[in-house]
Amino acid sequence: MTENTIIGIHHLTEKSLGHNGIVQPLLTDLYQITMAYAYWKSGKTKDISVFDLFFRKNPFQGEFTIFAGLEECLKFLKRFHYSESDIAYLRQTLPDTIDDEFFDYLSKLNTNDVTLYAVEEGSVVFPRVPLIRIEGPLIIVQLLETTLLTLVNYASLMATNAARYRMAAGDLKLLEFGLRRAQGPDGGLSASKYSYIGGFDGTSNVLAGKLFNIPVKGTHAHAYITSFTDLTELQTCTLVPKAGGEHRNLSELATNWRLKLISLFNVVSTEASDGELAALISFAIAFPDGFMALVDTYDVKRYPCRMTHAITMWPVTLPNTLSHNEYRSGLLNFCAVALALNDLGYQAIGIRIDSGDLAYLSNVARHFFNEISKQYDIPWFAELMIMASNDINEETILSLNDQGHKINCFGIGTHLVTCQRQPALGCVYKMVELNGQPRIKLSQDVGKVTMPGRKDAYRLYSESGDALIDLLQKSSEEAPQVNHKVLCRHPFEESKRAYVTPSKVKKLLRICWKDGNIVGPLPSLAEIRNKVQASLKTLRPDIKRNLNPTPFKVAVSDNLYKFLHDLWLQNAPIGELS
Ligand SMILES: Nc1ncnc2c1ncn2[C@@H]1O[C@H](COP(=O)(O)OP(=O)(O)OP(=O)(O)O)[C@@H](O)[C@H]1O
Ligand SMILES: O=P(O)(O)OC[C@H]1O[C@H](OP(=O)(O)OP(=O)(O)O)[C@H](O)[C@@H]1O
Ligand SMILES: O=C(O)c1cccnc1
Ligand SMILES: [Mg+2]
Repeated sequence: MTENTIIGIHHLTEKSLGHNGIVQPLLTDLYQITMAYAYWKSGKTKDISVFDLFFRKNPFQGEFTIFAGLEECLKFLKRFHYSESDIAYLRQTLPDTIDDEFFDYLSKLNTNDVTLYAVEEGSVVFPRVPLIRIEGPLIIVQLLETTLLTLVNYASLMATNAARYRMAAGDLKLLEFGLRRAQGPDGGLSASKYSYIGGFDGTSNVLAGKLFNIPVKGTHAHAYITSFTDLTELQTCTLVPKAGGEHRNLSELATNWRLKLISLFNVVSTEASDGELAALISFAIAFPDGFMALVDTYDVKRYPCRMTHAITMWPVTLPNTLSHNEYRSGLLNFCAVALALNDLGYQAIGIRIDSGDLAYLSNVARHFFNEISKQYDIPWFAELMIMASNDINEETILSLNDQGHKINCFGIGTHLVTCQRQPALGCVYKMVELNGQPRIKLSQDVGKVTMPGRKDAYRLYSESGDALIDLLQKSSEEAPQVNHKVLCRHPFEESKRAYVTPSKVKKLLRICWKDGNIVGPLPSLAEIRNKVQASLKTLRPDIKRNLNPTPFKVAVSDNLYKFLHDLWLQNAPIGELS
């Protein structure tokens, strides 16, 4: 038995439950409960259903999606129970005509008779492949719809968005800074969790750090810089050297370094802000081993040319002095404090740039770090981190890559957490079988016709390990075999079919919930995060590219094709011309 299978509902803690106390049976649409009553009233309590949860179109004009949210779904099943106050609320809210016994029935409902199969969390998934197949009494399985969808849709959208940023940023560090801009507190927490799964390295969200064990990271805000106006405001000026010994005056050291740098880089001394220097000194005294500085507070004119020109003009000739209006205050003050810290044996971390032309400014900053590194023989100075923030999105990162930049880390908020490019994933939850009989939902739009029956999904791989195709079959069919040719058909276009001889076959839907328990140990967040990258590696680059990616093929077996089309004909009414 796994840890999860032995925890009783009353012993589930905030952490083991997942982050979300509000995820409970009433977090649903009213129509699920009214349908439950009508099902109950019409004697459908013994009906057994199969539902598929899937989406029809990949988000962000891409051709892949990352499946996430499964752990929260399973934890929801674990604690699914209508409390006394839930029942009291429903009693007062539903019409008076509702039979009283229905409320007794509801109060005893649990998910013990439900079985859930799902794709592994963190896997790459494609349209029409069931991410979750759920079986059990119709009423209860229906009652789960909305909550499961809300748990999967945003989680998967967010993980996919983050994975796309990760692909754009390559090996650079990515930090999620979105809590202040997220869709409310729960949106913020989910964004931190699922952006980590998607490949971010950390978050500024402290509660997310505590709940999910995600690394928490951060710098400081402009307010910290503007809270100082002068060096005389510094109440503490001294710092003990890293190796120990007497306190040294960091303020004096930094001021002296600034004078040296002013002459080295030919800057007009009056342009450097003393308030900013004081702020940086005080921050360095507070965090001598973690000194990171926001450098754009007092440098207001920062473009060497309009940004649009910078894109085509880069690389431009770098200045030898700081007289080009770049960082005459921030970069200078940062370097002065970093050099003073170095005198005491500490190594600064780097800078954050939060405005202006990020490509250009990062190149300028790196240039000066290199110069100082050479001039004073401090190798690590050339490696200082340059973090960029300010309304960054996937396109900005790709454009910065084209231009050439020296950024090591992006801090990303608004566009990441709000999924600005596509604010929702369209997962749906459709009945595919009732009491052993297939169900189909027809639509004018062929893409919206559901795949009837209890199905399994397989991913077929080439010899090199690339994913070739996903194949849906009726569950009653034998699984495709390695090195055996299998006919894969387009679900709706008769002439589109191909033989595939897989070198590896993976059954995508695995049992996750049975007899009231989570089956098997749940993977850790770090394992899910690794899974995302491993799963993405199996996709050909053209499927992952940003512009006009190639669609990944999702096929049906010959058997399922015939089953689907026969059922379609049986269910489609024949019109009459008059
Ligand atoms: N080199 C670049 N290439 C493409 N986009 C960039 C580049 N540098 C910055 N950006 C993006 O351009 C936008 C700049 O925003 P904006 O014009 O508001 O400038 P700003 O520096 O924030 O100005 P202000 O400080 O006056 O608000 C941001 O979204 C930023 O991420
Ligand atoms: O730009 P985002 O991707 O959302 O990243 C987070 C932003 O939040 C912070 O400042 P805030 O935006 O609150 O103020 P500012 O724009 O004045 O810096 C930070 O300086 C970033 O700019
Ligand atoms: O730590 C930071 O630099 C940070 C945190 C939140 C938002 N913007 C920046
Ligand atoms: Mg901002």
